[in-house]
Amino acid sequence: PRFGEYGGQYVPEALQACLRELEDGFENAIADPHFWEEFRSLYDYIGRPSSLHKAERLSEYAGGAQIWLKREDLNHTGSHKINNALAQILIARRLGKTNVIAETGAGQHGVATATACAKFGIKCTVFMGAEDVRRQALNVFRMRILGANVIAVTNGTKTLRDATSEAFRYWVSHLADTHYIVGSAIGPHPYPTLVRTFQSVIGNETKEQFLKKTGKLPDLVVACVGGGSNSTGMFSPFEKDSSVKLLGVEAGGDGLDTDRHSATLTAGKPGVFHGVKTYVLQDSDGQVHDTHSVSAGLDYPGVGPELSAWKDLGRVEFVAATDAQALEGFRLLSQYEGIIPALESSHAIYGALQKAKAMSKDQHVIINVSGRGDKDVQSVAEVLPKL
Ligand SMILES: Cc1ncc(COP(=O)(O)O)c(/C=N/[C@H](C(=O)O)[C@@H](O)C(C)C)c1O
Repeated sequence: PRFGEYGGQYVPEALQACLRELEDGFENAIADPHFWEEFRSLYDYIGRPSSLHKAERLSEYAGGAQIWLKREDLNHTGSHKINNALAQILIARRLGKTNVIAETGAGQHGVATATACAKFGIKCTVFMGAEDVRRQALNVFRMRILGANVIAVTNGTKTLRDATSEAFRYWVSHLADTHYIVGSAIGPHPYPTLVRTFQSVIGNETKEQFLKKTGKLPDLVVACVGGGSNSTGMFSPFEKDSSVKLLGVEAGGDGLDTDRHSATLTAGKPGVFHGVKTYVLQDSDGQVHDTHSVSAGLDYPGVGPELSAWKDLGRVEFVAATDAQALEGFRLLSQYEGIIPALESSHAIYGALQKAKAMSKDQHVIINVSGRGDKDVQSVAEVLPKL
């Protein structure tokens, strides 16, 4: 359960038995061909495999490497979150759980969980910071229409970290009948491994599709980093391919020279947060920072332990894109490729473009478009004149 010095289970005794039950359930499931058959039987529902295609005009604009897009935004519910939510619902059913809870920030994970629960007829409660309820209202409507009970969390900064703390608090007193579908590669073991395993469908498909289209491996693969699920899912299948460079793009918010950002790997340091040892944005006496990002999905002071290990190993490069740079990425993909990306994914677009410009025309960059931007058009419209 350790990624180098990172990972582990820093949780109260009460939670350890439940995590052990989940670990057994997870290990049994991934060793069971019937589990994978059942997961694959959902591909038509999700819309897998998601497409991988060239971004012709964006590549011309960059004037360097060929840019390719992995379209996780085309999945049912509009992001990669559905992959993990459906896989965890199958695990919850194998464990006999009748109640599911989840945390959400951008609301994509909440919608994915509510969708999975509606599909399988399981009671669903989603914890969401009151500030995020306000700024991702479209997704709150969707969760409620899908039959989920959305609880607005009003303590702290009223964002994802408070929703996650509230979800853990609820879970500890409902362990017998409840499964907590954690939305990212964060939290105590086995969650980082479990979520990365199920999101690896992204990287496995990408590798197969790219090899089929070009007969070779890409030079660079790029993903945005919030908790780390779309990035570990895209990167993990390439981890051993040393010729493939990996770039994680975090939320630089108002700039790394301010305290209003969420660039945990770029500006944080090792600590313990939400039950796991990983990089954390914290001050000198370990107080976890409040964070900011234009994208709710990246607005989180922690990050997955596997990414922390890859950072220390130097296997993945991490950079930060500011709010303004992410909005530029949002505009460029919309106006050069006719694809409106989620603000989270827009960070990866910007980061990839900076690299592509400096690469040669016979090189290839793949960007994971983790989600679509419908949920963000309202907040972007406010700043559109400046775009
Ligand atoms: C479209 C989209 N792209 C990327 C992310 C970042 O999450 P990771 O892929 O887990 O780093 C997100 C994160 N969304 C979560 C949510 O919708 O609740 C997030 O806010 C939390 C689960 C961490 C997202 O919605």
